[in-house]
Amino acid sequence: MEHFVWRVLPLLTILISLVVFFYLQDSYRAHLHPLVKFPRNKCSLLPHRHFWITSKRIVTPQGIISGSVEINEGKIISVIEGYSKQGKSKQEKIIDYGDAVVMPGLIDVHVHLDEPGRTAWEGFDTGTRAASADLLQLSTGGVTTVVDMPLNNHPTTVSKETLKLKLEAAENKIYVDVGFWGGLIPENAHNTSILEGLLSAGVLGLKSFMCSSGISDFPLTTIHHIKEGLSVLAKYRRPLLVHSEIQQHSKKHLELNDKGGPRAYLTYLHTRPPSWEEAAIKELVGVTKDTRKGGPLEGAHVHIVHLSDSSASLDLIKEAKSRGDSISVETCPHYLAFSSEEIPNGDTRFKCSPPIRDAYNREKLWGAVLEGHIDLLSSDHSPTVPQLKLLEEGDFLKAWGGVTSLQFDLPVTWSYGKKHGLTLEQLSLLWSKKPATLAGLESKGAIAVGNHADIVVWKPEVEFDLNEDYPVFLKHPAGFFQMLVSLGHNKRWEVAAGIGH
Ligand SMILES: NC(=O)N[C@H]1NC(=O)NC1=O
Ligand SMILES: [Zn+2]
Ligand SMILES: [Zn+2]
Repeated sequence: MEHFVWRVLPLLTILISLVVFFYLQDSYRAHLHPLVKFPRNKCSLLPHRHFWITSKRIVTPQGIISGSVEINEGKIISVIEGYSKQGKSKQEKIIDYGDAVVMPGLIDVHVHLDEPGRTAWEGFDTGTRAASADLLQLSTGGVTTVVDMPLNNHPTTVSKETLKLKLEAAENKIYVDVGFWGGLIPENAHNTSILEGLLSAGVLGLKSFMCSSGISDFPLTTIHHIKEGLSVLAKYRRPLLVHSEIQQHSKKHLELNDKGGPRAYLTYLHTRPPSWEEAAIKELVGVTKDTRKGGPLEGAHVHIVHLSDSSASLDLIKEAKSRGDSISVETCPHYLAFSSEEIPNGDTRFKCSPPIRDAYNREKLWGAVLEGHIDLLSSDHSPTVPQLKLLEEGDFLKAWGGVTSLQFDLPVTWSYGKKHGLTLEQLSLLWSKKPATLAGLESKGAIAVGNHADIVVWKPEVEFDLNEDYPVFLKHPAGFFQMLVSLGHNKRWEVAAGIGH
């Protein structure tokens, strides 16, 4: 196999999720948010208690500055302009990163860690190591907080009792901070006390599906269940994240388009047309009008997860926003990196829902990201065991839908984003500030005084070899980067970037 050089994925992996465990866990407990902290004493990266970071490119809410950040016990205690200029006391350690970018750590609000119950698919240990990827000093990672989805673990996280199982499963196994979403399902939607129990126990918000989730103890919710859920969420001022697809009568589509058989990517694509997303979002925006100021659902918020359709579905969201509804939307690196035209038949690694659509759709999605119509990015990291991906059989209709991507959030977004004109400030809004706001993590997502010192340091201009041998922390090998390598994206990009080799 030809040796490709990955020209566009740079990350000087100096991950500094420096939060001191004992200091913050208690304060979180006090707020009843079960955000589980990574115990820093396990990490040898930056063992100092009180120190300074200095760099010529620090991404702050006020823009990129040349300056210094003072950190004490895992908190940012001052940010000053002026490279290599520190405060009065010179006792503390100063770490000079030169012109490397110092940015808030990424917050991935859409990760399926699958534990307890499906640890063979993913787990707290492997999943959070992939997020940080710092232990091997890899040029990937950069995620300092993940928020775990209420499925595909078993049992699903739909009550305070099942949340407790999650917290127990996470104990001593995590390498980044972890928060939890709870599940909204018909059973608890009709039982306010279960839902209130779950929210009081500290989930950061709820998640529901408007189509089959593929997980038997996570049934779909109709718009009626969603309204019930939102009325409880309004009280807690937390969001509902919705997998926004409603099954349309797709049999006809299948008959018309299944000529390629189940191994053809187009067959799968046609089973889940954009009309599924549009139908769900149409129902949701019918309800979000009540989330406006003074409305009966004020305080509740609807967040559309993993948008793929950048046409009618996105337009509905834009209209709702312009009316003042409390609504937001995310998309994922796989929708921004790939297009249906290039997915090989039988390569079920690319199967996810909603599906990856054509290149025209992808470019429109990028436009929406750059213009700020897409609020944030997330991975929807959802692995399974290779057997269920049916890699041999290549049956797109039967294979598990889900992409394994968490480790590549930053390098993939930056590599493709750079080509589209994405700035570092935008990158940091999409991956840190906006996700923190969605999850209600007020002390995260920005390099600002008082915030947690969750920081990633990297060099956007440095390139590294991405080839079959690149080490990954993924539990399963069928991951995002092998997908990139197999499509030869990196090679094409060398040309696009004007770099020969
Ligand atoms: N259950 C689950 O993780 N489903 C995810 N996989 C995917 O491709 N889309 C999803 O919603
Ligand atoms: Zn989903
Ligand atoms: Zn998901």
